[in-house]
Amino acid sequence: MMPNSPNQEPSSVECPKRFTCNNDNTDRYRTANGACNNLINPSLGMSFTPQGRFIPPMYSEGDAPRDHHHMPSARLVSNKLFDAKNTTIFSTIHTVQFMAHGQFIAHDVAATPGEGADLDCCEPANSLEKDCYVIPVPEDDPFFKSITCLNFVRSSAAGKSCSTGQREQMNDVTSFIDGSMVYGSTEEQMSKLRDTHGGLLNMSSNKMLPENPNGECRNIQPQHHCHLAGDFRVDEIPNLGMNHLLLVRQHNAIARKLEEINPHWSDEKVFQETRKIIIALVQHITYNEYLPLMVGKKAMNRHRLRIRRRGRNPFKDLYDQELDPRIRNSFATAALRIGHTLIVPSLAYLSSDYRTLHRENLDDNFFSTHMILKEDGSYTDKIARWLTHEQCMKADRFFQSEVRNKLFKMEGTSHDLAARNIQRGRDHGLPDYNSWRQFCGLIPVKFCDDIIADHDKESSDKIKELYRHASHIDLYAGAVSETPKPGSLLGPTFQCIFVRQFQALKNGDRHWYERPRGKAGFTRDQLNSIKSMKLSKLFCDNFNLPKIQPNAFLKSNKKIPCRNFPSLNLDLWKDMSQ
Ligand code: HEM
Ligand SMILES: [Ca+2]
Repeated sequence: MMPNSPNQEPSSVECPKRFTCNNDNTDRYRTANGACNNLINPSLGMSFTPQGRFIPPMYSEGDAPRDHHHMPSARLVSNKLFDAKNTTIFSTIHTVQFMAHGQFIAHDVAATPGEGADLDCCEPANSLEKDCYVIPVPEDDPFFKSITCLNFVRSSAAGKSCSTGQREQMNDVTSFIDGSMVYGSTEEQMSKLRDTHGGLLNMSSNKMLPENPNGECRNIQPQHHCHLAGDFRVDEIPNLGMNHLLLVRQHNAIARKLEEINPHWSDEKVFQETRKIIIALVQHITYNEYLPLMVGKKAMNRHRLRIRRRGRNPFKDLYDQELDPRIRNSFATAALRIGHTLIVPSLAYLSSDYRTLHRENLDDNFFSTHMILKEDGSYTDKIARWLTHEQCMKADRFFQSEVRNKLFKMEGTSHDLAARNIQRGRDHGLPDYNSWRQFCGLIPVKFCDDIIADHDKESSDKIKELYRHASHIDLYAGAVSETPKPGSLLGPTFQCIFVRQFQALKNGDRHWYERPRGKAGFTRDQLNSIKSMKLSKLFCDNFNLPKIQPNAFLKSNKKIPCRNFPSLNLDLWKDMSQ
């Protein structure tokens, strides 16, 4: 079953009716489903509503995928442009955790549903199904020798009650960076994850994620199980499950301390205060440590995305209730998927002196929890060392074969993640690459130029070979192959989409963690303490890593003892009101 198109929803999905918000309930804490964050339009950013768009979609006819005659098959694009050809070039700078955090955040902000998880569109009997949109395999394909078709089912269309006329895709999770992958995107999901005491989240024995009897994983050994988390994709790959585990452990550690210093607080109060701190940490780590590496410090400054420093006035209020906080289609379906080029071909357990104890192929770990659950979870420390010590792949246009040829190989025919990204863009009617360049104020690329703008000679030649017209180029293909801007991993087109999306997620979030106290925020000292936290410190506190580099995303940093990192000062949450 494709994990990112899992739902049993009908293929056209209806939206919730308009409703009014009860401010008393939404001022201090976020709702589970993101409703009432924006008080003018309370459903903006809420789960199970349509994704937004920066520019209108470009479908073929009606709502058929953007597909011109003679458009190259998405698999052909993948073969020509994304094939690493048995080379494995690692980043010299970034750790595996840098890749892993991107996926974790992706699952906080986007989950595009598709019907027909079990529909096999390559089966001739199904070829006329309206949501089928298979990927043709070229005859001389270097990997898929005996098949001519890769299965692909279109994302569900938003129903009439929520669409603007054009076909739109839904987002099943809250758009906000609000830890919804940890806490769920509905009240119902959230309550299933909670213990009813002390503000805790459920865990299984040995501080592991709770069991999910209906989860999407394959159990390799009888003693292993699927995990229950706020997001159904938790078991897709162990690096993701590890990030879930990190935050659930952190939640419970904070909740225990808050309960200890505030014994009069109810379960609900401890839970919500802890959740608020965890969300602040996720926002802080993402904007303070992750984004500067992805987007580049210069662009962060230019677009006012930088976090204000700790000090006398750590607050920053750029909230704009007119700003649409929703996830944009082009961001979820193209720009953030740049992270797929960082995916590593293998996973490892590392000893406390960082020797490799055991290594496994990535493709043997799709939907499997066996590496995480080995010996009742006691090997998670060894995976945490792998995440923070080894490098991810270099940020270039190349995909490792483990995801470009062998994605979800246990499903029979495997899939190609790069081809899926291209096909998904067409399915969603994402306008062509040049339309995006225009939107971003960049000159459109021209095929009469020797080398097309913002590309090197090789990628320029490949693009020209693949597409008949410059106006046909897929956004993903054109933008991933751009030369990155200095200090950034992104070329100008994805950088433009990233900064706009991350501005919306920051300045369009009424509960943004840097907003002044009022009813909603933190005190100055609390905020300063949150801002002193690093992701490395969370790894120190929740896994056995005596040393770690100051920035968990950077390989190049020297490791320092965990005791050198400041701790979150939870005494600042002592409540004198009773
Ligand atoms: C670690 C291994 C990973 C695997 C196996 C994986 C797999 C997938 C798959 C199968 C899809 C759906 C493809 C489609 O049918 O459209 C997807 C979507 C996506 N992926 Fe990944 N991915 C991984 C890592 C990442 C990383 C590192 C990032 C970002 C830094 C990322 C960002 C996204 C985004 C934004 C989507 C779209 C989500 C949605 O709208 O539902 N993924 N991924
Ligand atoms: Ca969210």
